Amino acid sequence: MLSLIDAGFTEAPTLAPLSDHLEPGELTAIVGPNGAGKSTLLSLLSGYRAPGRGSVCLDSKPLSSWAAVELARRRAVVAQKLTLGFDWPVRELVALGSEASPEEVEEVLAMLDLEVLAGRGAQNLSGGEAQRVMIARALCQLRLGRTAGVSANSVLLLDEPTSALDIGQQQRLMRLLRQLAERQRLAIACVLHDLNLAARYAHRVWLLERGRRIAAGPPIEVLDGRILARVFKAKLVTSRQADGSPLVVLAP
Ligand SMILES: Nc1ncnc2c1ncn2[C@@H]1O[C@H](COP(=O)(O)OP(=O)(O)OP(=O)(O)O)[C@@H](O)[C@H]1O
Repeated sequence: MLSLIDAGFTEAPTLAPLSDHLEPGELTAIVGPNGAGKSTLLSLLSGYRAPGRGSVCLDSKPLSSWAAVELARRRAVVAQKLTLGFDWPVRELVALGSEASPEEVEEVLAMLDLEVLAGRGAQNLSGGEAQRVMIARALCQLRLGRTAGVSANSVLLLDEPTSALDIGQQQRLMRLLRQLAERQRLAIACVLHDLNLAARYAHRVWLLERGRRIAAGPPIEVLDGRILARVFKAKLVTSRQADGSPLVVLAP
């Protein structure tokens, strides 16, 4: 389990101290306006920045105490952009540095609709294709191919993974993430700008405002129209979908 214990940053970009954890089996959406601190919080959860106060622990052990190889087996991070120094073929790039078998790599490629791109160089992919390649890399890193089954209680952290995806790919990805969380006991945290994706697919939502988490809970509690209108300074209309999840649209 990944836990924040009174953890935050005292130097810019600051983050007010927070105690909570990412629950195995759950997808947590991190939402909030531009500059609210979502990526900053992800850098805290991932261990990319050491907390200025408190601690971040995976299975009760501070992230900084984990050996790099062990941590890589348990925690993967998907950044916003794919940066490449070399034009790797997609299949090789996805498998790079992972312990996944060739069969698991093929499964992961299929999970992200990447089979037809597997032999292509990754440097000239479209934005949405490159985004799916980055996610596939993280799934291989954690060995989340359907036949692997070695990923229990791993942690997957994603920064705006749907930002370049078309609506169909968004749906497939969010369904996949929720399924992975539930079936493989994965703890997933995912920065999202689309509140309706958070409403439909997340088990929990963390709402950030000006470097502070101001609400956390099930989507139906956190995605309250009046709170969202104030935090995002937007005119919104909120209603309920057939399954009871909130629906947030812009008012005319
Ligand atoms: N290295 C830094 N030094 C100082 N301030 C920073 C630094 N990096 C980010 N910030 C500031 O910290 C705040 C939070 O940034 P962060 O990237 O976490 O926001 P965000 O919620 O992810 O925003 P967005 O939705 O625009 O991606 C912003 O005001 C940003 O300008």
